[in-house]
Amino acid sequence: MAPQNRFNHRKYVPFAPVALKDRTWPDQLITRAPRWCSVDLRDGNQALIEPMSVAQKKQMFDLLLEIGFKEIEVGFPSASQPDFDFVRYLIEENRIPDDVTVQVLTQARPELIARTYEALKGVKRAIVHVYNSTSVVQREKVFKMDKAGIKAIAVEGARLVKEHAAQHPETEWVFQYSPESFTGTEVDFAVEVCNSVIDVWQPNPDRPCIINLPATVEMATPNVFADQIELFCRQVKRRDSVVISLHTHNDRGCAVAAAELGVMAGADRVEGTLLGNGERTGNMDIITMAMNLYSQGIDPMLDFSDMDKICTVSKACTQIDVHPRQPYAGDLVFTAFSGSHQDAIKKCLDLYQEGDSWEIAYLPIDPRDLGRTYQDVIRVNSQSGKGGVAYVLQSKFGFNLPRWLQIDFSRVVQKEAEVTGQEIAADKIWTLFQSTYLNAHQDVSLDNFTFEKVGERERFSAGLNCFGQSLDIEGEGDGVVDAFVEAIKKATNIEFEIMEYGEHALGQGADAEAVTYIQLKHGLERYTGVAISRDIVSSSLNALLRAAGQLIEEARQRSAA
Ligand SMILES: CC(=O)SCCNC(=O)CCNC(=O)[C@H](O)C(C)(C)COP(=O)(O)OP(=O)(O)OC[C@H]1O[C@@H](n2cnc3c(N)ncnc32)[C@H](O)[C@@H]1OP(=O)(O)O
Ligand SMILES: CC(C)C(=O)C(=O)O
Repeated sequence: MAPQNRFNHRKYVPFAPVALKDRTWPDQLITRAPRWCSVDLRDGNQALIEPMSVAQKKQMFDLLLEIGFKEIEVGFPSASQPDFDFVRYLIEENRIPDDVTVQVLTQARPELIARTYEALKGVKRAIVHVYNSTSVVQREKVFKMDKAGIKAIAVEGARLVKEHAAQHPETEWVFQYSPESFTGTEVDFAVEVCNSVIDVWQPNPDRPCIINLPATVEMATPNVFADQIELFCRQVKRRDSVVISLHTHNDRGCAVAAAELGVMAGADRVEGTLLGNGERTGNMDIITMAMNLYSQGIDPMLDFSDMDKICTVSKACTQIDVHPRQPYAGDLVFTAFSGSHQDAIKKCLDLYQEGDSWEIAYLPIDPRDLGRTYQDVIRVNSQSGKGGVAYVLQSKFGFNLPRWLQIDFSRVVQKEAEVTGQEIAADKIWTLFQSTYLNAHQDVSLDNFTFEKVGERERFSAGLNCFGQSLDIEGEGDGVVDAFVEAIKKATNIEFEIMEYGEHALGQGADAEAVTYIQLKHGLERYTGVAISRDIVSSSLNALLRAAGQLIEEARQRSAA
């Protein structure tokens, strides 16, 4: 007998291709934002372990207004008292701005439609969204009806929606119909049902209706969805009086891609949620789709500039954490740990000037646009390189390390990262920098020093404290550092030369200090010194002393051995 394979792909049937050979959507470009509709308070809410309380719904609604949504599905008022109460609160407390339209969902069932209109009494403008499933599986297994039966539910629902609306002429009504499970429905049948609904509603260009095509379950690759949308748009009647809306879910992880391709295929409007909260793997994440447009230089017509607040409110309302890798919103999405990424980011940011177009390797958008900073763009662990360490010292502590010192110090940090196996936080990098350079080798110091000009040359003299001994030293050279080097060489009898030298101001203004980086060469060995001082001469001399101190110490140890 053949072995049983528990992981049995044969039980799944491939999605049948859509018959559309002359598709045009692949050549289309998205050049402006679609109409957005947030369904956080409905589809997002119905997917939560604990649905939002009225207080949480208020908080979420206020956030959606701040972001700039003009269409918001606020609930399913016939489904539960909190949803009903929330709709009443919005209307009675006059919480709906004039330029915002609330939307509510109902099944195509008479008692639910009636209750929906009860909830909406007194609203200035509202979208009534009615749906029923049209897919093959729902027809055959859930509703156990033929196509005519399913179409009849839709038509009767549409009729009732229109009839109730007529009883409240004080409200500006917009009607929306969804052939739920559109992705599992034959396109021609979806068109047939929607055209029947359109026949009932009789929209015109001044009073269009909305036909919302949901990928209730994402069943195929996004290009197949785009084919379905293009085909539907070609066949639906009164296209100029119908707003084609999309509502994609993320079962295959492509909800955003499907919505983007669907817009290329002709859709005008997109429904989704913040951070993709929603049934199963979620709804289409509006933040991602909008920010994708933004990154292409298109105004998304939504404002995500306070991303931290959006994440905080969203978490408070949904009790769901934001994944650190969530596009645009996660804590780590602008952070590079790996060395070559850090190197490239640092080089690009060093060249970037305010007003330039954004072309920074590994950073698709400027984190500051979302209210984030550059502070955490680079974080350091054992995967990191010199560029990352240098970036942290530069951005957090103002040290602009020369390349040779970046290489030298990154070895120190790498060793620490490998030993601990952990991230090396900025403060730890600073401590390591201090102990390795700034506070190291202080057994050699100067008491007083003087320089005097001797013709074109400088003469240096000072008292040198060297491992407990006091020496008077002096030397002459072409400049002050040169004269000091000569003085040390004479006093210690050790030969060395300066291989690297760098200096810069730390901070700005009268209080600015100077930092000097020096590397000495003795034989094949290199010795590094870094020092900070109020004046550049002192910082140069001290940096040299730190480096020379190591050399002197090694010489002492050799002669003691
Ligand atoms: C893909 C989506 O997200 S669609 C939205 C789904 N959201 C929700 O369901 C959240 C809120 N819903 C609810 O709280 C409940 O479903 C309620 C209160 C609205 C209704 O509850 P119930 O009356 O118990 O009915 P239930 O939702 O289980 O629906 C099943 C019945 O309605 C019928 N039905 C389901 N959807 C629809 C529809 N859109 N239009 C018409 N009839 C429908 C089913 O065929 C079934 O009929 P049967 O009882 O004769 O077998
Ligand atoms: C009601 C419809 C639009 C829906 O939520 C879905 O199909 O996912």
